[in-house]
Amino acid sequence: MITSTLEKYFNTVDSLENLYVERLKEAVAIPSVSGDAAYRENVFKMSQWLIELFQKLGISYEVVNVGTQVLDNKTLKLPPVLLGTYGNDPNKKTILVYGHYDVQPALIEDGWNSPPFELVETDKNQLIGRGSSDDKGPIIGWLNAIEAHQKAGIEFPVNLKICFEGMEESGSEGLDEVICKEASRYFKDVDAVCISDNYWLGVKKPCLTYGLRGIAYYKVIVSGPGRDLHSGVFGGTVHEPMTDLILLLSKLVTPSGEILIPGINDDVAPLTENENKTYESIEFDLNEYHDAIESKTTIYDDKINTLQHRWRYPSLSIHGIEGAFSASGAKTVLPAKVLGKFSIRLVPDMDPERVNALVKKYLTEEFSKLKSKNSFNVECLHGAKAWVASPDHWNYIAAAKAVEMVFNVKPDYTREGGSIPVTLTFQDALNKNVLLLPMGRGDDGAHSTNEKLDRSNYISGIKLFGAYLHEIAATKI
Ligand SMILES: C[C@H](N)C(=O)N[C@@H](Cc1c[nH]cn1)C(=O)O
Ligand SMILES: [Zn+2]
Ligand SMILES: [Zn+2]
Repeated sequence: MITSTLEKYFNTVDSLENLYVERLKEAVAIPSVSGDAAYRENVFKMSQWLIELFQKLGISYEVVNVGTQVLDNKTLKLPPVLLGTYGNDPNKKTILVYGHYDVQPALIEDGWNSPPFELVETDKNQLIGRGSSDDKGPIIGWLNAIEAHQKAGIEFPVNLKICFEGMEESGSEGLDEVICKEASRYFKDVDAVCISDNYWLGVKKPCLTYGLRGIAYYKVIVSGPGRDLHSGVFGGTVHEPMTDLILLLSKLVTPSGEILIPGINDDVAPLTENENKTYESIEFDLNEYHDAIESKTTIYDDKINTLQHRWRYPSLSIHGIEGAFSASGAKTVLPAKVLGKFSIRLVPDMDPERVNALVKKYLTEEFSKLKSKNSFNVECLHGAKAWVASPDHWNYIAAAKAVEMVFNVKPDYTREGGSIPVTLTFQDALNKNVLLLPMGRGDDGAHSTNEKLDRSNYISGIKLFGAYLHEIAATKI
């Protein structure tokens, strides 16, 4: 039942809608790309933008410096982890919310219909811009929920702890150490954790998510000549790094998704009959899925295989090649050094260390079969295990009630193919339940071109966050 307090909160959120969209627009305009050294100052600018909002809303905070990293041969300062506290009432529960203020790279020439760092609204009320859904809309959503309580004159129902990082899209460097160090101090009173950094399964029905795949991300370098060469003058006489690399990459996975690294599936948790049954009741429309990928190029033509290969089996994706000629035109260069990137999504019970050993052994053997005089190296850039939580916990029950209040429907319970490495760290280091409460839809195009967040999801999401916190407060534990 919606209480008069919540009704007042919902009405206030509605009245502030345009302010919230303007706020998201400001945030999207800061290109806080963590994976590119040239953008690093913008990631810091984004942290400053959030700090100013913390100050405006009366959130007390600590800015945690997490050291440096080497990226593109430059030593760079890592963006800070922002820890915030709103409320400190011993009679209230304490909920920790996590999100990230960095984004994936985006260039208009990738195929965007509008400049990626300008939030534009379409005639279908979709807010298009990099980070709108992943993850600026959701993190600003939590702050908007605080503001709506203040403007409505409603007491905030819980103590809120905030943890926002600026390196999630690049392996969350430095974050695990902060969490482990702060587990008995900053996070001491946390009762449960809530993360909004994923998406509904489809486009109509909200969901609660209790599992994520992990990741192991690799770079493979092949180098030979001391500099790029003329392929007419030298082609046919030298071992070409690009030829070696393409052959190596082609040995990783088949076009139908089978990973070719021996032993890789050995630790995958077997599918039980009970688990298999859980997929039957999930609402999932393959046509909607085709709409989201803007093609019908799915490997499987049925719901169960598609969901299982997204959630509970590993996958290997090849992402790109640095150093390869990629511009238009017919340049006849022979690149001297190329760097291939691929990642493996990990599932229970795969271990990133064991996966690393298998990948390195296999690629080293495959490279030696090439009989090339080039040099070869493979390195894991970051790794994280898969995460699965208990959806029977009161944290999920409160969220399910909140979903019903805002959307008039019971949520689906889903797992997700993407990775949020910190989820497992929170679960293990704080020993608390972790819930994923998505704001955006399955067709938002996170990491892709024309990433969007529907205006209605943004505003309903802010309502959902507030309703969830009120339900948490009403829960007897
Ligand atoms: C699900 C989350 N919003 C996300 O996009 N996570 C990234 C994390 C990552 C790991 N390495 C690089 N990025 C993902 O799943 O790709
Ligand atoms: Zn992402
Ligand atoms: Zn994200």
